[in-house]
Amino acid sequence: MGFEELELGGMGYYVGIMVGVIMITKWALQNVNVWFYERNLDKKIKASLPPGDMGWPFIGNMLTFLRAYKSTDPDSFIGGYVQRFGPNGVYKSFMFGKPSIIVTVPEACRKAMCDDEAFQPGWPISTLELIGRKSFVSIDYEDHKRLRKITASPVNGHEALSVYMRYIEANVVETLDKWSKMGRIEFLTQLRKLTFKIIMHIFLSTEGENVREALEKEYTTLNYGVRAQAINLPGFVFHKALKARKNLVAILQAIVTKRRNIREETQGMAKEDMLDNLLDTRDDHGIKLTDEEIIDILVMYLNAGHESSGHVTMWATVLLQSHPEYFQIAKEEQERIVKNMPPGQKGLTLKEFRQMEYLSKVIDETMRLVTFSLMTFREAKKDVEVKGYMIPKGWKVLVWFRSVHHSPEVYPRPKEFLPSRWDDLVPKPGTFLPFGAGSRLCPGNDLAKLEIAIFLHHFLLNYKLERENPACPVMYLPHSRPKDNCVGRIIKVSK
Ligand code: HEM
Repeated sequence: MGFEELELGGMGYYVGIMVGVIMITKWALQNVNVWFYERNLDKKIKASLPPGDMGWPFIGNMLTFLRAYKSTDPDSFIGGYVQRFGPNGVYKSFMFGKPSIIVTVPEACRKAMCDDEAFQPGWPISTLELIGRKSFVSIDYEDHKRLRKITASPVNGHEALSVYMRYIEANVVETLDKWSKMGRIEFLTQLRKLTFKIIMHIFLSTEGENVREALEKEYTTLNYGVRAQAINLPGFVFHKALKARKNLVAILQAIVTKRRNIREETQGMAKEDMLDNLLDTRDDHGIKLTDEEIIDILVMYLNAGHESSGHVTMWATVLLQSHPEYFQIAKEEQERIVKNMPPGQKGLTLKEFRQMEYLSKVIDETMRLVTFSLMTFREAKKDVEVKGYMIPKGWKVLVWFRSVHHSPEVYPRPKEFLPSRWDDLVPKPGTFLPFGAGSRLCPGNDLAKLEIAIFLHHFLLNYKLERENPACPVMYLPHSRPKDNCVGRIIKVSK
């Protein structure tokens, strides 16, 4: 054996040791979360935890999640769990700084959304700080029930919708005409302005354009932070979002103070909008809501009420425009509806809205395919069994709507836009959750569908969208949107 061989043999020995050390360190690090969060669990619960992995200390599985959702294949994140741990749809993980169970199948999602005895909202601290600790994301069960009762029917009730319809339609008609004269626009940005105007009308009807624009600008920044890592350091998205919240609260506080004073000076004045409702509300003991409570409810409703509708309207328009055969069917339906309207009737009513059967399928299919809220957060209030596995008390549950909506077992050819799949489809419980389910079901679901339908009605009859970059890549966080916010032109078509 020569000198070099001896040296090489020695090096190989050290490399072997180093590889061994790295492997053991990696294994140990990957088990830190498991050891830390499972060590105090009851033996039986520990043995019945679902399969999965809890990633690295502190960050858990966040890097894998972010890598997938910032790539062109977001579904590779859940795909990874399915590949490694099977298709059971219940997986152990560590997300947003907490031990979490991801549920991806209808039965488990439904249980987490509908069983209020076992589950409560479990949003990350970043969301609580941005949307507000007195908003629906963190108040207790009884307060939530009371405030929902006060706010839901003025938003979604039949009577309210028939009143809002006129405002929505007038604004849609005016706005589409304006856009067609503007040339190149960011379609999504403009739609968000339109849906924000509508939700402002319902909540803060008396505020002018300047206030609206100031609020809308802050919301754009706030939203980027809602599903970001809660790192409050200059330059980070969450830090900017916190600043936006501070500005929003300051603007809303000024509005609430002014309105409270006006209502106190003019007792008995009729209620104009939701803010008046909130100011007059008293609980069972006659106590009014505090400014902080009112402001957090406003922050939440104004946000939830425009982002989602704006995005879904954009996707429905884009998907129709890129499927001329469905565009034509939808357009013909709207032409028939207009033709059958009683002579002299100006504008749509709920009767015409209910006749939009094909359009309703287009909207449902858009919401399924796009899944605006890719998932939501719950927390186990007690040790609870789901699909044969145990979820320990205090652990988060991530209800992965996107996986349910993209499951080939539930929706054959799930990645395709097929409005006709809804022809004979009555979704089984837990299989169609665009608006969630249970006591937290979206209180703006009917309003949202109405807004989207009115927009599409006028768009289909009179306009087309020409995108500048039809193949523009899609961003999936915080919500699916084309990277360029759908730059293009709205073009009036001659009849
Ligand atoms: C297409 C449009 C919309 C979509 C896809 C959507 C989706 C959702 C989903 C999935 C939830 C349930 C979240 C959970 O359970 O954790 C929710 C809740 C909520 N949505 Fe919507 N939404 C839309 C429009 C609206 C509108 C127009 C409003 C306001 C008028 C609104 C206000 C709310 C509020 C306040 C909640 C919280 C409800 C609670 O915790 O009780 N949403 N939405």
